[in-house]
Amino acid sequence: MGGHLIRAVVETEGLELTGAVERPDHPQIGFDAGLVAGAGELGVKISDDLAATMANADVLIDFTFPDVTLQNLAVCAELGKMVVSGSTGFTPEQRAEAEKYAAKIPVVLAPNMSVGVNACFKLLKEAAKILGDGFDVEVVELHHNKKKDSPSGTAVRMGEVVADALGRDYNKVANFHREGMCGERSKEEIGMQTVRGGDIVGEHTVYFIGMGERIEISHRAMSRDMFARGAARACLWLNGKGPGIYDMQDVLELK
Ligand SMILES: NC(=O)C1=CN([C@@H]2O[C@H](COP(=O)(O)OP(=O)(O)OC[C@H]3O[C@@H](n4cnc5c(N)ncnc54)[C@H](OP(=O)(O)O)[C@@H]3O)[C@@H](O)[C@H]2O)C=CC1
Ligand SMILES: O=C(O)C1=N[C@H](C(=O)O)C[C@H](O)C1
Repeated sequence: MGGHLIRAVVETEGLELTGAVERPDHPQIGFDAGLVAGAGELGVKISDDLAATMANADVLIDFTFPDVTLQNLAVCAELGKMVVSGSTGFTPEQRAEAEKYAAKIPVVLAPNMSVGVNACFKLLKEAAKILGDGFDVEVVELHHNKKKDSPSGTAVRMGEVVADALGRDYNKVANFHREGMCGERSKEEIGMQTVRGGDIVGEHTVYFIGMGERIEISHRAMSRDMFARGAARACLWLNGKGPGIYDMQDVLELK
């Protein structure tokens, strides 16, 4: 996502790229971030020092992994800088730690920055409320073969939205695995299925399966650019906000 984010920042009026950070010992440290991202030379060198980089910045955009995001949040909380993070795969404990940092600084933390997926979250809530307990719910997501977390953060959020709307606890009803003589499907469970392969950007479908009919709410991402544009939009939205943890639902005023 790094390259997409750099290009989105450069293309967004009101934003300026002041730095770019990679992990220590990354071979591209010291390279021009714009050249690496295919955005033309920007005179911004890739650094391995987040604190020094943030000295000239108002907001960090972080698309990494939960343990790295928590380290980045610690640095930004210390410096009083805002954060937009799209990282996924947080455990409940890691999420609680992120919220602790967000008590000091404004943070947007969202598993999916696309307008379409955020609209789907609302549609799913409505669908679940209308359909109630008479429909079996299954969530299926497809992603590229480089993705490290499963199920995707978006699929987890979809499962949570539906479980909440049905008065169920996602952590109790999510079923990630069926194999062998595992018995009939329970009425409450929400199946969470994952497909990985090739260059699939990201696809999510929630099935509401009833007797004699089926509803499918699907989203297909066709490019990673729109995730980056969503992150850029979140940066602009954060300006002037107080400390706290926000979501794309806040940014898009969908709450
Ligand atoms: N919210 C949303 O809309 C979206 C969220 N995502 C999420 O964003 C995250 C990243 O995805 P993606 O870009 O595909 O993954 P990648 O593995 O391609 O990118 C992660 C990057 O973080 C770098 N990194 C690792 N450690 C550090 C560190 N200490 N400091 C700085 N950089 C570091 C990695 O470097 P290296 O490879 O050299 O280790 C890598 O370049 C995932 O959690 C994914 O699920 C993705 C798309 C959309
Ligand atoms: O890793 C990805 O690629 C994506 N991750 C996010 C997730 O886990 O939900 C969002 C998007 O689907 C792409």
